[in-house]
Amino acid sequence: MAGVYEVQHPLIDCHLSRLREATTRPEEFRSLVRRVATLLAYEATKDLAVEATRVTTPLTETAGCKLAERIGLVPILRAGLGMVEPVLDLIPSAEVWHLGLYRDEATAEPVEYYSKLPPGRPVDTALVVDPMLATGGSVMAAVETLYAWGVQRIKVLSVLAAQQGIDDFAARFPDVQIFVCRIDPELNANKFIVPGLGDAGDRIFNTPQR
Ligand SMILES: O=P(O)(O)OC[C@H]1O[C@H](OP(=O)(O)OP(=O)(O)O)[C@H](O)[C@@H]1O
Ligand SMILES: O=c1cc[nH]c(=O)[nH]1
Ligand SMILES: [Mg+2]
Repeated sequence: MAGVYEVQHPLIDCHLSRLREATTRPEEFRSLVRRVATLLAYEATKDLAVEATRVTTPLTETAGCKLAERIGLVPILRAGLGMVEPVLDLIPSAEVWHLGLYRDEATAEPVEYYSKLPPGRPVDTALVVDPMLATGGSVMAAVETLYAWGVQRIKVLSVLAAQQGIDDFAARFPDVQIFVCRIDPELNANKFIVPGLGDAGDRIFNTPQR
C-alpha cells in the first residue's frame, strides 16, 4: 500500500524531543537516530516477502521462514549513513547501495556526486534512508535513480519531514511509501525544516558550520 505513514509511538516522541534539543551532543544524537531508525524500520518492513523453510530445533523439526526478496538499503550521503547500522542489524542480508547527494546551499537543489549502481540486477525492494526530507528534492532524486536502475518497490525512511516536501513527493511518486517520525509544518527561507532539528548531517558527524 502506498502512502505516508507518520509512525505513532511514545518512544519515537521522546527520542525525537531529545533530537530536536539544540544542546544534544553528537554522541547522543547518533544514538537517538539509531533508535528511531530501528522503530521506523520495524514499521516499514512489515510486508516483506518470506518463504517457508523447515528448521531443526534441539528437540524437533518445525516450520520456519526466510526472506524471499533482495533488500537494498540506500543511504543518502552523508546523513543517511546514521541510519544504516540499525537497519542492517534487522536485515543483515541487505545490500547497501550508497547515493551521494548534497543540497546546494544557495538553491536548495540536490546535487548528485556518488552513485555506483551496477547495470542490471536491481534489488527487489529498496529502503531509502535519510533523516531529513525538507523540500523532498534529495529523496526524489534518489528515487528517480532507483527507478532508472529498475527497482520495483521503494520505501523511504526519514526521521523528520516538512509538509510541503511530503506533499510534493507523494504527488510525484504515489507508489512509494514514506515512513516518518513526524511531519513538521514549515520550511524557513533557507528551506530548513521548522521546528526541525537543524542540519542532521552536521549534528551526526560533529561538523559545525561556524
Ligand atoms: O529534502 P531536501 O530539501 O533535499 O533536504 C534534505 C537533504 O538535506 C540534507 O542533506 P545535506 O544536503 O545537508 O547533505 P549532508 O547529509 O551531506 O549534510 C539531508 O540529509 C537530506 O539529504
Ligand atoms: O532542516 C533541514 C533541511 C535539510 N537538511 C537538514 O539536515 N535539515
Ligand atoms: Mg547536512
